[in-house]
This record gives sequence, structure tokens and C-alpha cells, in this order.
Amino acid sequence: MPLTAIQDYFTGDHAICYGCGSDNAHGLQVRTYWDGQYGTFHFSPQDYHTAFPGVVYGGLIASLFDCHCIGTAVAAAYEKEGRPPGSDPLIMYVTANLNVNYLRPTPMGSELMLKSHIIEQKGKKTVVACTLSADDTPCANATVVGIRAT
Ligand SMILES: CCCCC/C=C\C/C=C\C/C=C\C/C=C\CCCC(=O)SCCNC(=O)CCNC(=O)[C@H](O)C(C)(C)COP(=O)(O)OP(=O)(O)OC[C@H]1O[C@@H](n2cnc3c(N)ncnc32)[C@H](O)[C@@H]1OP(=O)(O)O
Repeated sequence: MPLTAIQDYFTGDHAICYGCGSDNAHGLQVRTYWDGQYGTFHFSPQDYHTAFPGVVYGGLIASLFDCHCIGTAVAAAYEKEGRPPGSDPLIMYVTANLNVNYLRPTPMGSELMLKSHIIEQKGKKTVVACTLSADDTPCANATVVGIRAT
């Protein structure tokens, strides 16, 4: 597992994203650690991330999937080109499609783990799959279609 998340290489206009921008003090600070096969991210929901008593808000979960999967697409694209992550010219993807399945209520009070992998890299399109687990139990999964923007 790398010590630096892919989002930590983003600067300036690329660091303001609500989901993953390091310069966005109100953001979620999603961080994707790509090991060449999987992207991993841990997140601890706060009290204000609640939907129902004891249950994490689903829109938050969608946002975590969104930026973690785009981060996975970016990291995998650097690897495919044989370039160090974050090197210029910067590789960036945007979300074309985000599909979430909520399998069971995601509990508050547990650290969530998101684990992503690449389904397809073809031209400017990358498809990423991801599972969100709490206490080793899958609570939601997602597929994200990312399109290369830069
Ligand atoms: C909005 C982007 C502006 C430019 C951004 C530039 C730099 C970014 C700057 C800062 C960002 C920094 C950090 C951010 C990190 C993470 C961001 C979080 C993610 C987001 O928050 S990001 C915001 C939400 N996001 C949008 O605001 C996108 C709005 N949208 C569009 O800008 C276009 O819609 C676009 C570009 C998506 C596609 O336009 P296009 O013309 O390139 O597409 P095209 O027709 O060529 O299709 C090519 C292949 O994509 C497939 N494809 C296309 N659309 C699809 C869909 N909806 N579902 C499934 N597959 C789809 C086709 O089927 C084909 O696949 P195939 O090749 O296999 O046939």
C-alpha cells in the first residue's frame, strides 16, 4: 500500500473538490490508496452523517464511492502509462455514471472500508467497481464510469 493517496498529488483547482479536495475544509477528504490491484479508503462517519438512528446517510455513501472510484481510475491510468502518480501532465477523470446498490443499513459507529478495482480501461473510459463494508460486512456496492477529462 502506498503512503501517499492519489488525491494528495492534486493541487490548485484540482484540490477543491467537495469529495476529495485537500483544500476544501468542508469536504469529505476521500483518500485513495492504490496498490496496483485495489484502491482502499477508510472513513469514520460522524454523528451528522446520520439518516436514521444508527444508520449512515445513503447520499454520503454515494459521495464516498464517487471520489474513491474516480481516484482509483486516475491512479490506475498513471500506472497504465508507466508514469509516477501525480506527474505532469495531470491525469483527471470526471464521473459520467454512478450506480449504487444499498445492500443493508450501514451502521453508525463503525469504520467503513471501501475497496475498489478496475473493471475496464478502454480509451478515455474507465469502469470501476467498489464495495463498502462495515465490520467486514458488505453494506453497499457501486459501479462508476469515469471519463478522462485531462
Ligand atoms: C464536468 C467536467 C469539466 C472538466 C473537468 C476538468 C478538470 C477537472 C478539474 C478538477 C477536478 C479535480 C478533482 C476532482 C476529483 C474527482 C471528481 C469527483 C467526480 C465528480 O464529481 S465529476 C463532476 C460530475 N460529473 C460531470 O459533471 C460530468 C458531466 N458530463 C460530461 O461532461 C460528459 O457527459 C462526459 C465527459 C462525462 C462524457 O462526454 P463525452 O462527450 O466525453 O462522452 P462520449 O460520448 O465521447 O463517450 C465516451 C465513452 O463514455 C461513455 N459514456 C458517456 N457518458 C456516459 C454515461 N453517462 N454513462 C455511461 N457511459 C457513458 C460512452 O458510452 C463512451 O463509451 P465507449 O467509448 O465504450 O463507447
